[in-house]
Amino acid sequence: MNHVTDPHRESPVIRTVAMPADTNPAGDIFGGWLMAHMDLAAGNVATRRAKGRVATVAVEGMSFISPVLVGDEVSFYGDVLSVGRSSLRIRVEAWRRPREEEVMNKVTEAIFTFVAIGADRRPRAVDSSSVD
Ligand SMILES: CC(=O)SCCNC(=O)CCNC(=O)[C@H](O)C(C)(C)COP(=O)(O)OP(=O)(O)OC[C@H]1O[C@@H](n2cnc3c(N)ncnc32)[C@H](O)[C@@H]1OP(=O)(O)O
Repeated sequence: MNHVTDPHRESPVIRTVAMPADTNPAGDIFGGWLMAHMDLAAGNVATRRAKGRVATVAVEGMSFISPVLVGDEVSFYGDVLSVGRSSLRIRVEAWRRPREEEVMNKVTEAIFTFVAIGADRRPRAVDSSSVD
């Protein structure tokens, strides 16, 4: 379902407004802007779960479903899908809401994999007993 008034009951990890500086030459919001925000949102969820530093190691299934327009409110939601020894898979969805409307549309989704790393930048184990 890509058109709803309230896609998630939980709060978004990031909510922002798409600005003219974020556009591509055609005037729509640049895909890289969305990807950067998705990485930020997923990284925030992963860092919280891993209780420390994480590095993005892979992105799966990035799809752009519909365009984001200047002035849209864009909300980024993130959930922990799975936790390995040192890796975490985070599902991220971005939803847009035209600033004068109530209906939201899903615009992108992807799964980000992070690795928990220590001060030496090498993988460290994530505490598997923590509740997500
Ligand atoms: C280049 C950039 O700036 S990209 C943006 C920022 N990201 C980075 O800088 C990360 C760059 N990458 C790295 O530094 C290294 O790949 C590290 C430290 C993250 C991982 O080092 P590796 O030697 O690959 O670690 P290792 O082989 O032990 O794997 C660690 C975990 O990552 C997982 N992993 C590694 N590569 C991938 C991958 N491409 N996709 C999914 N999972 C992966 C492994 O399955 C393992 O999971 P587990 O511990 O839960 O079983």
